[in-house]
This record gives sequence, C-alpha cells and structure tokens, in this order.
Amino acid sequence: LPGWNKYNLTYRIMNYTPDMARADVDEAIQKGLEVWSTVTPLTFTKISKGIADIMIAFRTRVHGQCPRYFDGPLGVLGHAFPPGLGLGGDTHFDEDENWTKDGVGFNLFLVAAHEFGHSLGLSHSNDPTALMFPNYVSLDPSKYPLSQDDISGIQSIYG
Ligand SMILES: CC(C)C[C@H](C(=O)NO)C(=O)N[C@@H](CC(N)=O)C(=O)NCc1cccc(N)c1
Ligand SMILES: [Ca+2]
Ligand SMILES: [Zn+2]
Repeated sequence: LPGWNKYNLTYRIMNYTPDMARADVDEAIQKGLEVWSTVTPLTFTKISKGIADIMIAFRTRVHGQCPRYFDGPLGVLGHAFPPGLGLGGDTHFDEDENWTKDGVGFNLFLVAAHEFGHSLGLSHSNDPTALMFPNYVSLDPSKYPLSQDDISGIQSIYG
C-alpha cells in the first residue's frame, strides 16, 4: 500500500547543517511535518536516539548506504524514500546547498515539506501550484504551501 500502516510516526535529526542555527533547523523540520499533520490523522514525534521512521540527515555526493547521490550546489536539493522499513521514509538534504530560514538560498522549511510529502507516499505532481511539483518555487514562507492537489493526494492515502 502506498502509505504508512500507522498514523503515529517518529523522526530523528541525525546531523545539522552549519548554514543555520540548530533551533531554526528543528523548527523548519517540525513545521515541514506539521504541514502534513494538519490535513491528516498523522502525528510526528521527535526522538534523539535509536531508529526513527523518518531519519533526517544533511549529506553530500555519495553518502553511506544511500542508493542516490547528491550533485553539489544547485540541481538536486534533497531526496526522500517512500514509506517502508529501513530507508523507507528517510529524508536527506544536500549539504552543498545554502540552507536558510528566509528567502535567501533555499528555504529549508519549504524543501523539507516537499520531501516529507515523498516520505509519506506522495510522488510529484504536474500542478505548478502544488508543493509536490518537481521544481522548487520559492514561496512567501507566510503563504500556506499546500495546494488542493497536495491535500487531495495526501488525504487519498490517509483519509
Ligand atoms: C529527481 C529528484 C531526486 C529531484 C529532487 C526531488 O524532487 N526531491 O524530492 C530535487 O531536489 N528536485 C529539485 C528540482 C530543482 N532543482 O528545482 C527540487 O527543488 N525539489 C525540492 C522542492 C522543494 C520545494 C518545492 C518543490 N516543488 C520542490
Ligand atoms: Ca545539489
Ligand atoms: Zn521531489
């Protein structure tokens, strides 16, 4: 089935980008998950050791046992694996990008919200207003990032 077989998921931030204050990374990740929990029965609990459903890390180029690689600055910004055991749900951000909490560089909250869509079972949308559209569109962070397309998509999995 395309989604998780439970609603209460855990996440763990394995390392932090030097581009931002730790508290700002924690907040961007938490808000990126909240985007999805506000429109589904899903809950997300942060753990600081052990194996979480969604393991989050900043990585470059070839990294660990991950079958996908990063490409240096720009281009690919992150990747996330669909629900499942092991790598399933895990989310990696390309550390060769400039991560920020505001408009300069790439807004971590926006990219995280997109990646977590994948971690929850969504693939890309061809709706240009959708958060799950393949290409990064820097939104006004105060603007709510989900389009109706995103909401229909996630509610079709976790209705
Ligand atoms: C083939 C995939 C590994 C591409 C990769 C992606 O979609 N990750 O989820 C990625 O980083 N795509 C870039 C495409 C690009 N360089 O413009 C991206 O911005 N994805 C993240 C993103 C963030 C926020 C909003 C949207 N729509 C997309
Ligand atoms: Ca890159
Ligand atoms: Zn994507």
